[in-house]
Order: sequence, then structure tokens, then C-alpha cells
Amino acid sequence: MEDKTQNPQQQPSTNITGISESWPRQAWAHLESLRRSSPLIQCITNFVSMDLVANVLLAAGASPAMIHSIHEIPDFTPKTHALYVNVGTLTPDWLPAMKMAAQVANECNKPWVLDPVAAGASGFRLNACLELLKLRPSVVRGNGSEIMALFKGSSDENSKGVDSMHDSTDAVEAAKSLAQITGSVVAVSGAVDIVTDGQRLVGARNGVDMLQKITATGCSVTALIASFVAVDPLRPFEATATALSVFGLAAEIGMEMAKGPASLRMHLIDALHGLDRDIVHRRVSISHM
Ligand SMILES: Nc1ncnc2c1ncn2[C@@H]1O[C@H](COP(=O)(O)OP(=O)(O)O)[C@@H](O)[C@H]1O
Ligand SMILES: Cc1ncsc1CCOP(=O)(O)O
Ligand SMILES: [Mg+2]
Repeated sequence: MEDKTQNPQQQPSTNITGISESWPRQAWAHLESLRRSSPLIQCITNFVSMDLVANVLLAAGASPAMIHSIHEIPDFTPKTHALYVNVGTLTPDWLPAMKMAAQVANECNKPWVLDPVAAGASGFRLNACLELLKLRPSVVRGNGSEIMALFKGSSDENSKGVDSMHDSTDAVEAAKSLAQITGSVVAVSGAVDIVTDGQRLVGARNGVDMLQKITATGCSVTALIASFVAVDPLRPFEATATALSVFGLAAEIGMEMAKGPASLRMHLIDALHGLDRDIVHRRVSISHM
């Protein structure tokens, strides 16, 4: 297993004004902006994840709303600052709402983010994800197996459902190609979280492996990405990397108090709520790969 505690030399990236700024400073700027503006995030997500996703977004400073009826999307989606779509417990009757919300978000110039949970588990799920991808999400975040299934465009007979059979690093080339083909930023979570826009590639190294023992942590970090993109919509690559790192950092701090997965879930939420500038500046670890 890779060691995420190292802090390799972190190269700067440019901020919204074109000024070069370190990754930890960008992470703090995003989190501060999120707390200040409390963007409204529409979440069309799976039943397993609804509670954790909403609590993670609240702890970070965003305002979540699990509103998914096709009858409400024309009224509600234009009011939001970003849309989050997650196919975790997909059935045929959910897909039209997901597609409609993505279309409305696009028409209203709002960013939207896709979590292709278990993309390779079945043909139905894979095709649904590919249809959603055509609606140009700003960001797609999956684990290694999910991103590889999307790139290959075929379901995987060895699929383990929502869990990954691959390391994030196995999916680097798939992620890059997928980003180039779709125009979306692609993020692959794992021991190192990888983010690419098809040209640039960074690794976010915060996190603890016990996150894999809590259901919906992947769903929650994708929702957090949506909230970071909501406050920096013109820079989804940067917002995705800082969101992944901030979530991982909250898990590292939570782990200092946790006794196992259940208490990590609680301490992660507390730690996310309590992050301050000093700790973000010292411990966010993002570097070019
Ligand atoms: N081996 C690991 N070490 C540290 N953090 C990890 C590891 N695997 C996953 N994570 C973290 O757990 C969270 C969920 O990622 P992951 O388990 O890959 O998603 P999913 O639940 O969608 O499969 C992410 O924040 C990721 O960085
Ligand atoms: C267990 C499960 N089954 C369908 S969705 C879901 C939650 C998956 O969450 P994550 O992708 O964050 O592990
Ligand atoms: Mg997942």
C-alpha cells in the first residue's frame, strides 16, 4: 500500500487571477470561500449515501438538498450552485431525472459532477453512465475500476460492485484519455487520488485507508468536489484536487481520535468542520505526477 503521509515537493498552480499559488493555499481559499458563500448543492444520489453526503457537505460549509423528482427539477435546479449526480442505486425510473437535471444545469451554466458508482457492474449501469457522460459533467470521480470501465466502454465480468479491483494508479492512462475524449476533469480515488484534465496530472496524497471501510466515503468526496467546483467553477481541475485533499486531511485528523470505521465516520465530520488555515497550509499534500 502506498504511503500517503509523505509530503513531496508541492509545485504551485495558478489561481483565478493567474497568480501562481501553492496547492495548500488554494485548498484553504476554496474552503474559506465555501464557508463564506454556502453554495446550494443539489444531490441526486443513492439511498446508501444520502445521510453521509448531506452531513459532509454541511460540515464543509455547503448547503445540500436531496431533491430528485423529475417534477421539481425545472423549478429547483436553476436555483442551485452545482448539481451532483450519483448512480449508486440506479433504477430505470431515476435516469430521466438525472439526465434532465444535467441538461438544466448545462442550460443555466451551473457545474455538475458525476459519480459513476459500480459503472462496470452491469450493461444497464454502464450505458446509463455513458449517456450521462455525453451531457458533459465538469468532473467525473470514480475509483480505479469505475474509471477503467467507463474508458473501455464495457461492463466487467470480474466487477466487485461498488468496490474497486484496481489501484488508482492503474487507471492513469484511462483517466487521461477519458478526460481528453469527454472534456471533463477526471478524478480517480485511491491511496493516491489522481486528477487530470487530459493534459495536467496531479496526485492528492491525504487520506487514510480505513476510509474504504465506511460506505459512501467515495460518494461524499464526490459531493465535496461538486461544492468546491461551485465556488470556483472556471477551475474544476484545481477545485477537484483541493476537495480530495481536504477530505483526506479531515480523515487523517479524524483517525487520530477514531477507534474504528464507525467512530472515524463521526470524527471525519467533526474534523472537516474544524479545519483551520494553519493545518490546511501545513498538511494539504498535492503534487504534479
Ligand atoms: N488505500 C487508501 N489509502 C488512503 N485513502 C484511501 C485509500 N483508498 C481510498 N481512500 C480514500 O477513500 C475515499 C473514497 O475513495 P474510494 O474508496 O476509492 O472510493 P469508492 O468508495 O467510490 O470506491 C477517498 O477520499 C480516497 O482518497
Ligand atoms: C454499498 C452501495 N451500494 C450501492 S451504492 C452504495 C454506496 C457506495 O458508496 P461508495 O462508492 O462511496 O463506496
Ligand atoms: Mg464509489
